[in-house]
Amino acid sequence: MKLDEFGLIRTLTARVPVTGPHVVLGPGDDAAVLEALPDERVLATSDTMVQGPHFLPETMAPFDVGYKAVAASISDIAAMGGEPRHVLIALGIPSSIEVDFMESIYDGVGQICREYQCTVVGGDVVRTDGPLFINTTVLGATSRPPLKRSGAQPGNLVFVTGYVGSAAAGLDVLRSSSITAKEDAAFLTAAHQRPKPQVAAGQIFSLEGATSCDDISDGLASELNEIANASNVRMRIQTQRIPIHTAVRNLARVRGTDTLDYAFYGGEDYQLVGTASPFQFARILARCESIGISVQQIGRVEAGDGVVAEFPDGRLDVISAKGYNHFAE
Ligand SMILES: Nc1ncnc2c1ncn2[C@@H]1O[C@H](COP(=O)(O)OP(=O)(O)O)[C@@H](O)[C@H]1O
Ligand SMILES: Cc1ncc(C[n+]2csc(CCOP(=O)(O)OP(=O)(O)O)c2C)c(N)n1
Ligand SMILES: [Mg+2]
Repeated sequence: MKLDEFGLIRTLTARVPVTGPHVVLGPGDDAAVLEALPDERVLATSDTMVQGPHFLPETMAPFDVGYKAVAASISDIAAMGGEPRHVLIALGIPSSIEVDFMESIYDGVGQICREYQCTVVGGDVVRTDGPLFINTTVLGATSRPPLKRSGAQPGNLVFVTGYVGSAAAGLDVLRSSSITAKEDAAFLTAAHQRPKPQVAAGQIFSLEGATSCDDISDGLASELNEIANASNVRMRIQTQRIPIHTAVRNLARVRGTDTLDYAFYGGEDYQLVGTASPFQFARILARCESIGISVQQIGRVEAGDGVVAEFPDGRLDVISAKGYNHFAE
């Protein structure tokens, strides 16, 4: 690394939006100064991506690392039904890394910030003797009641946005030499490298009174169990309703793996899973469809606990919270 800490900060912040709505003072002082609006509540979330567990040179270009790190935190704001606004980024950089590598990471940060109208208002840079890491804090706001994991009620419907399982299938494609059609590989690797947080969907869910919501970072099984536990209910999922892209089905066939494993246990889809009464769900569906967001009912909420999958042949199976877990054996 040829630049010193301050030179690097100048170079990086020049590549991303640093001024925008609600920013009184951006990077450069001891703290950013942000406007707080009287009828709003602030949402705050933080995530870290480390080279090794989260990305490898063969799975993610530096641009993707920056893009996905911010996407993961924007997704948490989406899951609360809020509007993401401000981003703080802490970097741990090994001394072997070159400046242009960090610039590419920041080009990815800049791209997603522009796509979601977010501003980078601060951060931190340290040298590390361990692997590269990037920590992202995203601040958002909402004037509506936030969507929690704890409001699901028996009689509610369970639904997800988009497709699930694509990002994990993309990781398989990137890490192995499976034979995949070019279009399938392109779709799956994009799902892994450039997830699109469902901010508009989350806002519609909260506007239309969804009773719970979570974003899918650790896999559908893990997130459904989180909602079931927090709400003291059982989720009954009809497996044939789960939206799984043909590219995932094709890959599972070639690899002899189970398509449903990608959806339940894969993670990193950054789609939303939520619950609502049938009446509210009809309104959510209509609003989402009118702006081109796909939402699919995958099951219903019952009295009880845990998550149960119902297969097309009528077989039932308990779906445990097994998903991506950093400290699992
Ligand atoms: N080191 C920590 N200190 C305080 N709270 C934490 C810490 N790590 C995680 N949490 C909180 O625990 C909850 C669950 O974390 P996590 O599983 O990472 O959520 P998510 O999948 O939404 O990122 C979150 O509310 C998060 O803010
Ligand atoms: C090289 C590599 N191995 C494994 C994975 C899979 N993976 C890493 S983290 C993760 C889950 C999400 O990350 P986490 O830090 O648990 O995010 P959070 O739930 O806190 O949002 C998954 C599925 C990956 N993306 N890259
Ligand atoms: Mg987290």
